[in-house]
Amino acid sequence: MIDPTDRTSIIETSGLTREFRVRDGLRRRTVLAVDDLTLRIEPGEAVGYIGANGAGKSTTIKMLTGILVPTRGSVSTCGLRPVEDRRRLARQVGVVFGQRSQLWWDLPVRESFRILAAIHDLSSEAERARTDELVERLEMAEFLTTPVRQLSLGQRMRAEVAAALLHSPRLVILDEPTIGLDVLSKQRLREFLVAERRTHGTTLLLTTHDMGDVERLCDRILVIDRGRLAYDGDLAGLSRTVGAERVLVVDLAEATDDLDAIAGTRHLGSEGHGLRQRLSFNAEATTAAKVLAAVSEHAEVLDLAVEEPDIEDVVRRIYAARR
Ligand SMILES: Nc1ncnc2c1ncn2[C@@H]1O[C@H](COP(=O)(O)OP(=O)(O)OP(=O)(O)O)[C@@H](O)[C@H]1O
Repeated sequence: MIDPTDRTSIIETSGLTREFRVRDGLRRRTVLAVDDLTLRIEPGEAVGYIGANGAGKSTTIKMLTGILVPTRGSVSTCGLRPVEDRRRLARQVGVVFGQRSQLWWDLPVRESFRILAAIHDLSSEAERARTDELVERLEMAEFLTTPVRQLSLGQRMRAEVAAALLHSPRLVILDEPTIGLDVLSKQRLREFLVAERRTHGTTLLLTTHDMGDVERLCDRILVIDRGRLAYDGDLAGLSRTVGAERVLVVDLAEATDDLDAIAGTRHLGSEGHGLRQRLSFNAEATTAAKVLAAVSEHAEVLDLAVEEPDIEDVVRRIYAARR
């Protein structure tokens, strides 16, 4: 349970480093998965932990939760040493890994909750009150008696989140919580997390590739690049860092070479032999209409869409600025 008077940092790392020895052909080499990471996360913060594939996010989370031993440096989670105090820490942390389940597949959802409540030593009153709260907030009543294996992805994710939060942890770590969910399920889950934080002062740390998660859930963003912290600040600062970039997506009438020389734009990528191309542009310097006009000089445009920057692009730009 959360003690509002406890002001210890929820997460504190200093010089946290994790190396892996990997085989590279006949030779062995060292991969620096997390490199000298120093940060603090305070109670009640909602932090997005973002970076490209292989940047070091999972390795960090594993060290924060005591699954992996650091090579060097120190880490404290909820005031505890994650490896040595792993059992005590489990009472204070809830973890949701989108790809892994902590539910029993053949049992009805409700039974999984009962088992988890027993594991966490919840009194029957606490169990009932908390289960009721989660069932209502996550709209789970209709599938409480359904075996987990029969749930849709959106239902299962809600059940996973409820399972991880049943013991009212101070810190909730979510790894890609909305991946693969439809728009409505994403929205529900985000609303729930916002409410959970507001009501219980829960600290959230989430990895995501979804800009919507960051915008709606996080008031602080950490960007990790090759194991090192590349950005620590709010979303507005992040947008300033990368500029007010938007993306024009055009569907062209015929296969076209990469449109990489359109003034004021950057070519982000092509699909289907250039039938669909993505160009980013600075909204303060030009307009979508001008970019479209320039594209039309090269090819007939059948359809178009304008996107706000996505995280991959934001991360790419931050990385580019550091190299
Ligand atoms: N058990 C391991 N053995 C060897 N190398 C590893 C191991 N775990 C991670 N790595 C390497 O460490 C680096 C960081 O990996 P990590 O999984 O932490 O990245 P990530 O940011 O979580 O990526 P993703 O978004 O793909 O999950 C990568 O180069 C990865 O190959």
